[in-house]
Amino acid sequence: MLSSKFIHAFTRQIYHTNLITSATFNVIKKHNSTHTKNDLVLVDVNDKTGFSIVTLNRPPVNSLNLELLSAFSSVLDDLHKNNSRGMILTSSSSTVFSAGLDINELYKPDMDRVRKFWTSLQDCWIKLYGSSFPTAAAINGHAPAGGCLFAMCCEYRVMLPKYTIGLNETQLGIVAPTWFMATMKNTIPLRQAELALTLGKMFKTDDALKLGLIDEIAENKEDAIHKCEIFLKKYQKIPQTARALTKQSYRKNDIMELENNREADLQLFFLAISDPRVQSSLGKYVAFLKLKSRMKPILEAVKFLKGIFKSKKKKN
Ligand SMILES: CCCCCCCCCC/C=C/CC(=O)SCCNC(=O)CCNC(=O)[C@H](O)C(C)(C)COP(=O)(O)OP(=O)(O)OC[C@H]1O[C@@H](n2cnc3c(N)ncnc32)[C@H](O)[C@@H]1OP(=O)(O)O
Repeated sequence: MLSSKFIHAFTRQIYHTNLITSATFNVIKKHNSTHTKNDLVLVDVNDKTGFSIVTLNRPPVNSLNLELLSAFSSVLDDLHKNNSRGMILTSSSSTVFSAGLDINELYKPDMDRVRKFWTSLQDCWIKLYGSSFPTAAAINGHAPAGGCLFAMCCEYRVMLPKYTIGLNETQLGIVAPTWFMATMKNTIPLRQAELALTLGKMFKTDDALKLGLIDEIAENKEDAIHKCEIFLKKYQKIPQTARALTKQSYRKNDIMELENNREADLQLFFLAISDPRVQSSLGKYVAFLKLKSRMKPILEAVKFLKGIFKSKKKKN
């Protein structure tokens, strides 16, 4: 049974949004696209379908820092207020959907900033996972951890070949919050979710499809967006309120669990990142990522030389 508080909150959310015509909506209508502060999140509305393509745009890897999360949170508010017909979430990078949380926010954090950061992440999750409008993710690159989380919040996922997706937190020596886990449990079978979470497993596109972590594979970004549009169009024949309430009822327990325990979740997060062992793991990970990035030209040169040797061998 749905609690009356829940019904009231969500029906208010759904019915009232139909009546709102905000200033932002006018901007969207007029220019067909809006950019947030610093262009960290780009929004383009397709005139014909009414679907919004929301592009995470924080080079090089869309790591989720406070500013990107705040921008995304306000975009989600705008879509909600404007009674969006559907959202497609994607990335401006050609190889990374999102690298997840910006490790620099977690490593040796400023406590004031990290409070805002975690609260913003909670906001984004509540708004995206519980959105009244339908959502799909065009995963046009790697999607580790927080990147996977945002993709899983969407109702449909289309991914490009040869990338990886998963909640890899345990590999970093950290524990995924319970609401990250709940999102995965809502996406793939329970036992597979437990294995994936404890192993911190990253799945290649093909394996993610077999597991049900994604729904389709696309040839390229345009194809992925097209496939997401086909998915969203299916809802055009379904009464909007019935669809939204069904989605929100389905996800209600997970959302209420966080809504009712936001401060406790924040305190748990503080406790976790204050642990010297967690800080040590994060420090090593930051150093590893930096080293890997610096080694890239050398690794590419080695790959190139290997290619030359191989083709010479074939000729001989
Ligand atoms: C019971 C409940 C307890 C609750 C306790 C709570 C505890 C806290 C929970 C915290 C949850 C965290 C979830 C997360 O999202 S953590 C982030 C995990 N992300 C990753 O592991 C991804 C790391 N990145 C990569 O694997 C790769 O970068 C990539 C995404 C596959 C892309 O590879 P590519 O080769 O294209 O790019 P580079 O690796 O060369 O990276 C380019 C530059 O970007 C920097 N970088 C990469 N990822 C991040 C990141 N996540 N944050 C910050 N910076 C990142 C990298 O260092 C390079 O920078 P440089 O060129 O300046 O060195």
